[in-house]
Amino acid sequence: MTARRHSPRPPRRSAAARARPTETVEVTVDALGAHGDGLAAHQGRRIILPGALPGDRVRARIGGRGPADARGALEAVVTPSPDRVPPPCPHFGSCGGCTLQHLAPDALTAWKREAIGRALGHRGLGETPVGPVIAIPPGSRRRATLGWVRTRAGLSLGFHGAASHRLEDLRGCALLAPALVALVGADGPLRPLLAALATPGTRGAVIVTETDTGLDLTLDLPAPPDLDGRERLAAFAETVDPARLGVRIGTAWEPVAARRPPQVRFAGMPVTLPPLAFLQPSPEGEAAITAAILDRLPGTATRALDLFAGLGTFSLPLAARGLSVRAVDGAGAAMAALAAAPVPAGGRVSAETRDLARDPLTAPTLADADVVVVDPPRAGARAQAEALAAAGPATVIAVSCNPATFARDARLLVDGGYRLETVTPIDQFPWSAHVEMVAALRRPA
Ligand SMILES: C[S@@+](CC[C@H](N)C(=O)[O-])C[C@H]1O[C@@H](n2cnc3c(N)ncnc32)[C@H](O)[C@@H]1O
Repeated sequence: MTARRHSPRPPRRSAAARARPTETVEVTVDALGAHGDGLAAHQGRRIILPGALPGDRVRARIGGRGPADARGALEAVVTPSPDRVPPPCPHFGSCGGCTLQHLAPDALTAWKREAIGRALGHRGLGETPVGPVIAIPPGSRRRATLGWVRTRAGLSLGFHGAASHRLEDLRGCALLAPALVALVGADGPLRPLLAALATPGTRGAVIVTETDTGLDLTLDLPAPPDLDGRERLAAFAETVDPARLGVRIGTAWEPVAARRPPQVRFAGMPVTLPPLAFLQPSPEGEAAITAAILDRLPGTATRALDLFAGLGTFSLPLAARGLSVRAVDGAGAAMAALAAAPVPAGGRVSAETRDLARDPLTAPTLADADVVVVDPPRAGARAQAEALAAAGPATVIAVSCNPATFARDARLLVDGGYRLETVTPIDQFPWSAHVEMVAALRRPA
């Protein structure tokens, strides 16, 4: 019997050992990626460099496993981009709230405009005109979700660090409206409250909206407050006087203090916010989007569908133009709030709760309208766009906060016979990679 000879097998190497060793390289950044990270080419690979800007010559540590894109860590800016500016906020770099404060404002808005053009180009709609960016100033953000962590050393309250679970303890914030900074900043009354309510080792969130009648505040707590905690919450409500204060434990929300209905006005009509309702992040952004929609309204329109309507942000201004509006949204509480709101004289609004992803509106409902406004979440409105492509009315006005899904859904409508008109970008997310856009799609007569 001959012994089988085995060629010696190389020892198994761990995934980490199989990865390329990290190395320090010097590269020139040539673009910003969709999330606002610098992009550079190195030995046939795309290197993703958070914090780097187009035009920067940088030294970076890179690793990775092969020809695919590699994420690198910026070590030094050797020669800065002409568009590099000093970031205005001391938290820049460690706070995930703003990732592009070091890019000159004009360069940032130009990049957002180009990003919309690129997304359209990917869908064969690159000829579409993209108008100038309407820039909403910082310091106007009326709605925010912040995290808190209680350790033995004390309480941290702020936004999560860029691409990490670490919490940046905010002492101030250039993005938030003054009333929110006063609440959550270094000397804000929320810190002592949370420090007293939370035991070391716990964490949670704060969801705050500045409404027209005061702050609407929800505290995400790990456990129901005890008697002492409830007394502290009541004392906080007395002193700070929010319109409403609630706590959420898991998914259960309960009111602690309801001092006034938290309300916002659309076309002058007050709507009472349900807890944790969606609201456009700034009043200025909301006004710019509403104006862009009304500018695109056909003069002859009398019947509108407002899909993904939220609290009626656009339904009520459309009604104020004398239209009869059918508002549809998946959030039942938002639809109930809109149904309970007064309607401008001369208009009509009905509100319907419906999941437009599973059960989009179809013919003949779509064809009965003169205009459809559609403002979906970031994932877009694929199913509804398919239905509109098949049976939509003469005008669809699309609002979106995601160029990629906007372009995908616009393509569906264009394939259904619509023509995509000029896109208006609205930058209501200063210092971030996000941008909002509005455009009309019309069926040629
Ligand atoms: C970007 S917000 C726009 C809300 C409103 N147009 C505004 O400007 O305030 C998107 C809205 O889509 C709703 N929504 C999300 N998924 C949905 C679905 N599958 N069906 C219907 N509505 C949905 C949300 O409740 C939210 O109100």
